[in-house]
Amino acid sequence: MACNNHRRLRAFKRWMKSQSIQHSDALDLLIQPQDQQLWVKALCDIHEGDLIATIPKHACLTVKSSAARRLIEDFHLEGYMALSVALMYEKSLGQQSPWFGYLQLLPDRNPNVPLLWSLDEIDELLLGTELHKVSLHSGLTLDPCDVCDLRQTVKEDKALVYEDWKACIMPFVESAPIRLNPDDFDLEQYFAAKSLISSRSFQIDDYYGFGMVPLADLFNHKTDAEDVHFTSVSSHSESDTDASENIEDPTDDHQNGDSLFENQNESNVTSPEDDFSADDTSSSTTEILEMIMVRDVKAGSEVFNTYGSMGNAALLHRYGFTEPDNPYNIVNIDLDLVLQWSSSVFSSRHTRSRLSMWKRLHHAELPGQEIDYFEISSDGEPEVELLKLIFIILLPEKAYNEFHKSEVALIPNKKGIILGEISETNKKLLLTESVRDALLSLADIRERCYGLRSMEDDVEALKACPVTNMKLYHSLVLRISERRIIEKLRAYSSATSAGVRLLNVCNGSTLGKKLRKR
Ligand SMILES: C[S@@+](CC[C@H](N)C(=O)[O-])C[C@H]1O[C@@H](n2cnc3c(N)ncnc32)[C@H](O)[C@@H]1O
Repeated sequence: MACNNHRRLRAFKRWMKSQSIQHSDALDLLIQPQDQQLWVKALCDIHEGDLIATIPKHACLTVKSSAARRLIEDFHLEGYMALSVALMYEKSLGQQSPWFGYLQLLPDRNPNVPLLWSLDEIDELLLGTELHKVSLHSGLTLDPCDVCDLRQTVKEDKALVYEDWKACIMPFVESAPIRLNPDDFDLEQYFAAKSLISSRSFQIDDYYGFGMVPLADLFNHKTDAEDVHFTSVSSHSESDTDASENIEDPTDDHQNGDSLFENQNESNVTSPEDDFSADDTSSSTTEILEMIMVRDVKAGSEVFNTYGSMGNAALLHRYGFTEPDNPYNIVNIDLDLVLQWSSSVFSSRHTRSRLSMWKRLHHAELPGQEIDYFEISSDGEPEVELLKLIFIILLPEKAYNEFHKSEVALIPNKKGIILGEISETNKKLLLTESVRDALLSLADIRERCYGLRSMEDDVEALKACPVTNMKLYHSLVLRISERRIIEKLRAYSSATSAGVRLLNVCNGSTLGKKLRKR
């Protein structure tokens, strides 16, 4: 297998030459012996500003460049579906495809992308994480029978991919004016293509849309510490206005900070001839992608790209891996969980009226923006809207009635707070003792989503995890990174803050004592 992979890599290098894809002699393309993953190494010191590769755009596998373009456009397929068909079509051509030398290097699928996991694996490995959300029905009771609207992100993805295949890909194959082998476009092939596209496709430009970019897709990702940037050197000048329509992705997943190619003015970039001694077989400079170093890299080190600023849930979802210390990790607390907590303390009526007051306030500030979850940042800070909602829920009846009339709420030092004037910068004003207690309760409720295995169990399991079990490894990293944020939320909620007098909003009692339902 290792020997085969080396042969494939050599064939890919020959293919790159045939396509005028060039890279500097300072780069080596290698295969990791442990997992057969490809990576890019610096053979000598490389410096910021060095142009290290050029890729003609026509060498990228896109809908526009594929031989299936007409079929795809005539059938009005767009976005991911269109690119998946282009990829499956080119694969089905075998050696006849102009991309054979590239496709033979790629794995058949990316098995670490959760879209390809079994339902049991999803339930077992992702339980409680942002990729396995279970949100309660918006009803306000706690009866488990009311849990009727389960939203489970990856499972939902799987169902949607199946529906797309049945509704669009199957009819496409059946009605194509040329004979297509249904086996090349079956459900399994479609899932495989989706996993490759999700983890290897990049935005190219308005004309080509997004697609598979040979060579560029061999660079691994490092958050906030990338060595190389991609530049799309100018675009087609014709009025191909239909091009951008084709790249629109119904799930909008592709807009998520992963535009690796910065559109730059041609005059801003170094000419490829400046850096390459190889024969100049490249096409017009208006038609190439350039890879330019953005920092120095020492000989022997890996050269990293960045796929964008994403937390571990997004990285695992799209690319099938996580990072141990990712500063973009977040945990969300669903609105339904807040309502669940409120209903366990107050009557349903109370919760409903406080919720609608918060919504009114929120819509007045940000019209048309619905919130159904609240973000807890990587350092455990809840977003201000969560604090406002909790604050409103906890206002004693008298203060609430006042607030209803004047939109001014009194805090214990008798100063008035205008909630509309509280923002992320001064949100600590809302951190009364009761609000802190409520945050602790919410941390407990969110933590229970992870099931019976404790954080310590997860940490032990990660230590014992075999390096080959990537699904287990990355799901444990995700669980642990999320649970660490919940720990930080607890610390944030427990910390006493100078200048904020503790508020006893509950008429002499604290929320530690369970309140009677009204
Ligand atoms: C665009 S490809 C990068 C090249 C890839 N290593 C290969 O063998 O072709 C993206 C895939 O590489 C792997 N990858 C990239 N960066 C990684 C990282 N920092 N840690 C682990 N895997 C990574 C993941 O499997 C991801 O889906």
